[in-house]
Amino acid sequence: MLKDCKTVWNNCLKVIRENIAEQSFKTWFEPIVPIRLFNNVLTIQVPSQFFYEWLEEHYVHVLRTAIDAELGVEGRLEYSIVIDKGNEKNKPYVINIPTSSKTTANSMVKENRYTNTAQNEGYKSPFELRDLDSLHLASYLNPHYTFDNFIEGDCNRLARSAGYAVANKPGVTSFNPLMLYGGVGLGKTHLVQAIGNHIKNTASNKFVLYVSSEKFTNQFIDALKNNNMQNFTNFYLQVDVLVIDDVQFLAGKERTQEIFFHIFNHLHQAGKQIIMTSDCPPRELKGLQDRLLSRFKWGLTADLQQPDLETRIAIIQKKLQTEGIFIPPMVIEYLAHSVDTNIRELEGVIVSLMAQASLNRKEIDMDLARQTLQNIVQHVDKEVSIEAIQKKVVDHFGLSLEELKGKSRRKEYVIPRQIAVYLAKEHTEHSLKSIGYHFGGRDHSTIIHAIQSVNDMLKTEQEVKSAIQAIQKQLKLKVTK
Ligand SMILES: Nc1ncnc2c1ncn2[C@@H]1O[C@H](COP(=O)(O)OP(=O)(O)OP(=O)(O)O)[C@@H](O)[C@H]1O
Repeated sequence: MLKDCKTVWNNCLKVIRENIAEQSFKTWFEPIVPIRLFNNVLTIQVPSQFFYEWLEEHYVHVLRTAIDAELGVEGRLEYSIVIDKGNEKNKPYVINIPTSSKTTANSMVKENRYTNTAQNEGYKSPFELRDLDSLHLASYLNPHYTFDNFIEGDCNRLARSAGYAVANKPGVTSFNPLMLYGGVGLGKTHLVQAIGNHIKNTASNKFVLYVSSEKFTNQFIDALKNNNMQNFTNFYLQVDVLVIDDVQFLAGKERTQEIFFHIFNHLHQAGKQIIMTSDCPPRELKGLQDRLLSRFKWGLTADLQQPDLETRIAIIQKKLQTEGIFIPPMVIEYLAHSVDTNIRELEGVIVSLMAQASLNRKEIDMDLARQTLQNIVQHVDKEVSIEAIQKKVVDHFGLSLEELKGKSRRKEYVIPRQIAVYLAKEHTEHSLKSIGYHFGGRDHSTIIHAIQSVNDMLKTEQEVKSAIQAIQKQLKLKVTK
């Protein structure tokens, strides 16, 4: 049966969705419209040049994988870029994945798939390229993850420096295995891939293999099903540097743990480097055999923690510099203050912001940043924002925002200012530092003083108490008794 472009693209979207974050999917793939399928070439329409470039920079692998799965390796992707939104005129921008100079998806994936084996030339391998490919054993490193673009801070210093030592002397330091752990989106994959890339670039004779535990498990199950166990094990025993991501995923999978134990022992004894990541420290890994856990502790275990404000600012700056995009410092600080959960979320916000700016042809300023944050960061939605508090306070007292945030020490400004600070502390999750930032850059001792003053006034000044209660009611907040 002949496939139509919509069906093919919908199937591609399924593959893509599984491989990227939900927010990125919404931002970058939902706006795409499939418009043609002819001679195994799928044409998709994208809203702007920037959009196309972003897809090319960031999603070329996943696009290629999806096209491979749907149209086979001969399949091609072509972009049609909308150049005049008003007239809906399209300029067919022909980007043929395998041949475009920039869009090297096909060749890149192939190169990457085979790099490991190619590096082993001269090394007696029992496998041919096609064996690896048909077994789907070879994984690849993402070359974008490097030490250069990994920002160092107190939150990751030990992990980074141990990683760097291992990258320079794989298998030689006592950091074997190197186990990095930490919460979601804090840079574990980035760091271990940076180690892998560094080794690949500096010691090209080493066979570096990056694999997620999930993929390892699936490969193992496939090998069992297809009677390929010998090939599976032999393949892993050839590795010089094994990077295995998210080992918590092995929990409860007894047989996978057994084969991994065997591979681990063999590699370790042969002086090969093992690098692992997990979402918690080894002692808290449930469902893993004790003998594996004790081996995980042989080398060095280091954690990655939530980055502090300065590190978050540096990460945003680096990201923008890489993309060649300018955002006013105030907006950078605002974003770093507002998104303090993890770095992936922070990156998601920046990407959405850039997309919004590009799609709507707007400058990235505070207003756009606020709007974008309101739409995508849940906790901003759940609680009242400092801006909303400030707005209600100035309305209540008949002041301007500048007067509220300004330096004047006149009583008619100071008391409303202190009340607004108090409400921000009571009803938002912002830190004292962050509140200070929203009130004209005041330091945290000034904020503590303001809160203390309001607490004192609440006991004696009925007028202040009534004002606070009225503002709380208007904002539908819990009222202070
Ligand atoms: N210190 C850092 N400097 C620059 N970018 C960072 C840093 N830490 C994390 N990132 C970026 O944040 C994003 C999320 O990081 P990564 O995927 O490595 O997290 P993770 O800890 O492996 O998360 P998960 O547990 O969900 O797999 C990546 O795009 C990564 O490049």
